[in-house]
Amino acid sequence: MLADKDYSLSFFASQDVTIHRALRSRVSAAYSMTSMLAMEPYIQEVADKTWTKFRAFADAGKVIDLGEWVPYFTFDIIGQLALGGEIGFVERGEDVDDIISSIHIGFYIMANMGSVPLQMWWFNNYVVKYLVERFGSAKMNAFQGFLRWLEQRVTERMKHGLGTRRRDMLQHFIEMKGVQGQPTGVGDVMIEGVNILGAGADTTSVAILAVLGDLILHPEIVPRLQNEVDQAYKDLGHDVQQTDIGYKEASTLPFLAAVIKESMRLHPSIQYQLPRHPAAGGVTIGSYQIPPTAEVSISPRSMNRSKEIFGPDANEFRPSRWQFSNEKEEEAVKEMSRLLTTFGMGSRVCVGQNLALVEVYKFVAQFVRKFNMKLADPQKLWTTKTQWFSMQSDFRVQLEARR
Ligand code: HEM
Repeated sequence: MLADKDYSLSFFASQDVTIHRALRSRVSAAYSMTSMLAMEPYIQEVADKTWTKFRAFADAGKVIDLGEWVPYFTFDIIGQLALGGEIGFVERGEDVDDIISSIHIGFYIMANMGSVPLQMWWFNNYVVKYLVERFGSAKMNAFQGFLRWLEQRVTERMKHGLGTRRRDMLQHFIEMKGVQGQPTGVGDVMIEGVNILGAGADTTSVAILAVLGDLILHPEIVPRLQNEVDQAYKDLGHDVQQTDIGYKEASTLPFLAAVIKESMRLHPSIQYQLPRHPAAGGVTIGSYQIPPTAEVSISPRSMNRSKEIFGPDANEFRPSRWQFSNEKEEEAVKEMSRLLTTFGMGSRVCVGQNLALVEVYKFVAQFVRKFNMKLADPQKLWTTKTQWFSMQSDFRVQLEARR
């Protein structure tokens, strides 16, 4: 039986299989596709603001860094759904209160501390905390300010309820129950929101940027993609200035789906190892006996580029590998999809993949409908830095509005 203290953990951090299952199951409805589609208008609000900004940049001929702007979009969406409202990155066109940079500093520290013995002792040590607070940079401490802001927001919502706002993930977290059926506290609700901010914003922006990067590297596919999307707008009677294509419509476009899947295969957002322990009794792989105490892991990047699974051209960008014209090809595509590791696998598979896909499909379809882009420096696409997530930065482009 789980104790109360188990629930103050998040499922993201829990290693015990039973605790993880219990903690994950109480939030899984919030991540379902039904829940995402009900919240789609919140996502569209952020998209609309982004397109207004992009249109102004295009009209002014201004070079922008997509490595900054796409994260503003995905971080604001997490704010909209899980933190009670957007944080204002898109509106202000900046990393508000250094929230994004402070998360990246956290990733850097965690990526490097991951193999240090007694790592949590270092994190929770009062002397270390004092030294960071006293002598650390403003960015290192920015997250503490964000947590105080979030606590205030969550407390307000718990006191005053949803009001006229449509149900969101934050509300779900507030209504979830503790182990004895008791209401959950502010801390439990905050942990769920912070998890999503850490796990769901950068990952999704990496995926969107991966697709945009491939469109730049393979300009020959852009007209085909734009034709498909334009036709979908026409069929649906959408006027580009009035209403935009939704996830349900965008996800039925075969070429768009193939491009997105292929870009996310070649550049999975998480590229470091996904660690596991073998089941009780261990496992035998080939001539190796692996005991249950051993840590085994696989990197989505290496798995996604396996020639055994994806064929001899596994390292090439070829969206057509996801398309099929007969039953045999369809089976082969199903098998590749089953082994695609972009979102992980098994009981720890990404819980947020529905939200991620809604965001990626909407962003890419609406972006190619509205804009053309070219690199500011034709010789340079971006710089990537991998610390568990493989993030692109310095992706400087000039936009041109499609009339
Ligand atoms: C394209 C975007 C995304 C990618 C590529 C991605 C990828 C992953 C991967 C590889 C894992 C580890 C799975 C494993 O160990 O097998 C994971 C776990 C997780 N992801 Fe995502 N993710 C994305 C977006 C999101 C979003 C939008 C959210 C939140 C709304 C989210 C929340 C989580 C959480 C909470 C976990 C931990 C699940 C658990 O331990 O049970 N992710 N994700």
